[in-house]
Amino acid sequence: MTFGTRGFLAGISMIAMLGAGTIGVRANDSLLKAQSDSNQWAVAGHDYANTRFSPLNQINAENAGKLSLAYSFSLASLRSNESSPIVIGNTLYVSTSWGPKYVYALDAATGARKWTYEPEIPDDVLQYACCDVNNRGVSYADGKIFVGRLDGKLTALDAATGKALWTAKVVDYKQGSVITSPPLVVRDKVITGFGGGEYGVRGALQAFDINTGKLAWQTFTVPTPEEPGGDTWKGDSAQHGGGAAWLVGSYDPKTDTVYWGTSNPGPWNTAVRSTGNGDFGKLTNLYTASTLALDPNTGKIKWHIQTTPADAWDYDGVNEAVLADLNIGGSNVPALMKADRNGFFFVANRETGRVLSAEKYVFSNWAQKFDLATMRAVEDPDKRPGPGHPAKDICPNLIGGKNWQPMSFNPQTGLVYIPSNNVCMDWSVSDVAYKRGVFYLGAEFPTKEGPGGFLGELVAWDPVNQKKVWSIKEDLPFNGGTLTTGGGLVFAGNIHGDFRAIDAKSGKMLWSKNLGSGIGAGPVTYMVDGKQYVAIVVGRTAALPAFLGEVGKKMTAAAPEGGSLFVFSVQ
Ligand SMILES: O=C(O)c1cc(C(=O)O)c2c(n1)C(=O)C(=O)c1cc(C(=O)O)[nH]c1-2
Repeated sequence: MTFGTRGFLAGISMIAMLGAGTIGVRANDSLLKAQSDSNQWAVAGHDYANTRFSPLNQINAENAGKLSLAYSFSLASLRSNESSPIVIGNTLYVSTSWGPKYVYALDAATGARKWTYEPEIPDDVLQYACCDVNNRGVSYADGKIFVGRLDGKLTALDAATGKALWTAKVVDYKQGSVITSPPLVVRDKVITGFGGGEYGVRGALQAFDINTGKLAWQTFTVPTPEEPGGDTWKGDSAQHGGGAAWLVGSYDPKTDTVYWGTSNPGPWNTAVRSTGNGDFGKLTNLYTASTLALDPNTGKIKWHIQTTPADAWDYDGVNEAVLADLNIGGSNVPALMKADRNGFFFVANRETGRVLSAEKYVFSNWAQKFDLATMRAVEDPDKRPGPGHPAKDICPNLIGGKNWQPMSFNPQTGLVYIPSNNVCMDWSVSDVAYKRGVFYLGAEFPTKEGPGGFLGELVAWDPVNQKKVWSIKEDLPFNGGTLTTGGGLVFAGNIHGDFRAIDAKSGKMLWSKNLGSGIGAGPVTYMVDGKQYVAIVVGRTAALPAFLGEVGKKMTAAAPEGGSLFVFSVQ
């Protein structure tokens, strides 16, 4: 059995290391150093590239059946617990869904508490969080921990003591903008987005000085009428146009580029912001439902890919961009991979913004295919709802082929592990007027079960050949994010609370344990004093089932709410 990972030099680690000086652009030295130590889990997505791949291999396909509990820790916070812990040295930092205890620092080997961060978060944040109160984790750099808060603030804490060092106001949460995802630290800047795609906010990304919390730049994801892209909106609809950057960003130190996705346009009724009849011409509502590449120094947008133009289905483009160098047709391609909510798996050249391939990774019928020449989906006009023409049996439904639950990429198997959904819907639009801080939708969207007798599927996807290699079907949607390791494993939970170790090559289930509440979060792994641990936060989605009718009722019946961290090892 091998314990070390020193020889590991797969493409992903190299992405983190490339920034260490050789190419000329420094990222954040402390964070790069933390990422290059494979015993740690330094970023919510493991690394700047969001791979969720750890080369650790002490726990592997031979001994996974012997996994047992090392410790558990109550987060003392119910509702949707979605946090990916990070581990720096021997300290594990984990956030909760909404407090009152918001962030804990624990001894990563024993679970003993080091400090707790308890800010005053007003109770009314619940009414401004479209999809429940939650937090997907914290970020680290320069001896500080950064947390984006439900009340629209960003706080820096002393990583050693938990003492608050500065707090910056990012956004007024009362417009319907909570912060639910960790920020991205690049050099001296802490970059964050905020939510509100369902409340008609105008989305933005903002960078704050790492030492003072002072605003360094702000980039709106939806232009004014005078700016480039401003003519892609009907009238002055862009001012409530959504495009919220509510999920996580990625970063490539080699080209010094940040990648971030944007949410659906507001409102859901396309007639307000486009032509509403399918022949939307130029009215595509830039830069919503898109992937943006930005300069971290200035926030300037370098390029964009709009995967769902004039979105009519709530197909946010926020899902995480996973960066890896792929061998495509004999060439080493700097790729960006995204399992889009709209059901297409996109592989793009992350330096040029050109889509190289896009195939359906779930059953999807709103578009026949994605045309690489026009960089646009070829839609089925019957599936585009608008005034006077409701649409039926559209797949995927609004939670998407994949939602926020993170996928992972294993450079050893070459596969991506996607927690996918198989749910469809009907859709009809209705009149809607903007009112600050309330839902700005204008649509009905009854849920239907997807074909095939299953509603969720863990899909192992070959991104080069764009095809499914193996899968595990689930009776319900909205299952947990994935972790993959150098031990040849995939770890993932489901909404029943079953936490599994799976053979990364074959899909064979090697170990399963029910943890008492549904799992949405992505697991993480780390090593302390020569022992590898796997950590998972449990606590099923609390409010999302309300969007999903009978399917939602089954989801709430599957497991009670919860809020705990479980940590496993092989004894
Ligand atoms: O447009 C937005 O601002 C926004 C924010 C969030 C969020 O911050 O959690 C979600 C969504 N949209 C969304 O569309 C969605 O399906 C969703 C699911 C969840 C969750 O925590 O389970 N959040 C969100």
